[in-house]
Amino acid sequence: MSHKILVINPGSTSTKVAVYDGENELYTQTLRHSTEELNKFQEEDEQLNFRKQKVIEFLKEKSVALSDLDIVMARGGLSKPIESGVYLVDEDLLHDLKETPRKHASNWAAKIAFDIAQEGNVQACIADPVVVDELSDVARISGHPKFPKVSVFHALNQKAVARSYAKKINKSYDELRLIVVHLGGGISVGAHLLGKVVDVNQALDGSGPFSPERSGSLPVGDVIRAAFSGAYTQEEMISMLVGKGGMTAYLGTNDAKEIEDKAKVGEEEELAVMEALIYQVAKEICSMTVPLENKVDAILITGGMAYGKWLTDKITEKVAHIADVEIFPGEDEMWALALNGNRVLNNETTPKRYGSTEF
Ligand SMILES: Nc1ncnc2c1ncn2[C@@H]1O[C@H](COP(=O)(O)OP(=O)(O)OP(=O)(O)O)[C@@H](O)[C@H]1O
Ligand SMILES: CCCC(=O)O
Repeated sequence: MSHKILVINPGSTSTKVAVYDGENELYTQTLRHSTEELNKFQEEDEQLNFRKQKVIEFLKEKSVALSDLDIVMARGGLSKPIESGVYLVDEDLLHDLKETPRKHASNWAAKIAFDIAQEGNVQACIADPVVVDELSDVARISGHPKFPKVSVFHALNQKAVARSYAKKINKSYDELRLIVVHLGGGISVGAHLLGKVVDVNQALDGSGPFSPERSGSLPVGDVIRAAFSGAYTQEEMISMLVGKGGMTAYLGTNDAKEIEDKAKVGEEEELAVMEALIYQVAKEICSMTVPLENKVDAILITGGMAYGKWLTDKITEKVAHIADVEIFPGEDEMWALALNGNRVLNNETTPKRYGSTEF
């Protein structure tokens, strides 16, 4: 039976939107928003409405009526920690996404989906948001009870890639021990133990390798001293962690492809930063053998930077002694969301209620 699924995935500079018929993509587009366009908005709601309008225009262009839709699927944002799965977008979820102190474009996705779904008189859901939390108890203990480790990572893409790999080797995701590495604007390295991500770096503003635009783990004492020095506002300090950290801080660009191209031909600054990134990613991968008790079936590398063969070869050289390394370039978040929407429509899963999730 045919199911029309609208998928919405807002990022910092774009809104990805697609219409699927079941698992088959009918239309897809990355609606790019220039910095000037986005800087016009003073209030969060203004930007949200602007992006919603863009999605509605996309549907009109493709002659998809809201009444044609069977479900709207959105990328989840930085709500409270929840277990993996599909969640109905409801007032509780929308409330938390509006109030969250951690800013991220994915926080708008559920509201855009909810408004469009209401007009089409269908359900809106999110799946495997960035706050999926399956950490083991031991991984939560950070070193200070005031600052426990939290799970913020590319859960949707990591799980989709892990499941694709499992399918490819005719196994179930729940029987594998995998290290999944997402190399995107942010970098996350997760230990997937029998279907659960029991440890992962906090990929937004917490820990792990630096990335094209994030600083990853920093010497925290020095960061505190800088924060209280009077030289920086809170916003400036946060932007050093997310947005203007990592490669952007060292080289003034978040374009890892451009940096890799220069590193490959031996340009010194780019090579030094790339080598440090490779070193940090490889160290993080090695550290994830501990939660997997040294039994690793495979290491899977994904995300936009995984298109860079020079980079993935260098990482592979450093970790190939642990397990086979497989590369899944790019991300399949749109397809993963459509797949989850299709499972709901086929009654293979029932969306959970966010408010009833205990943590
Ligand atoms: N062919 C390529 N070779 C090397 N790097 C690439 C290539 N294509 C894209 N990248 C790099 O991948 C990075 C972006 O990755 P991706 O698209 O996964 O990030 P994002 O979706 O913006 O953020 P995130 O993945 O954290 O949600 C950029 O730094 C970009 O330069
Ligand atoms: C923090 C994980 C999500 C992202 O980088 O976009």
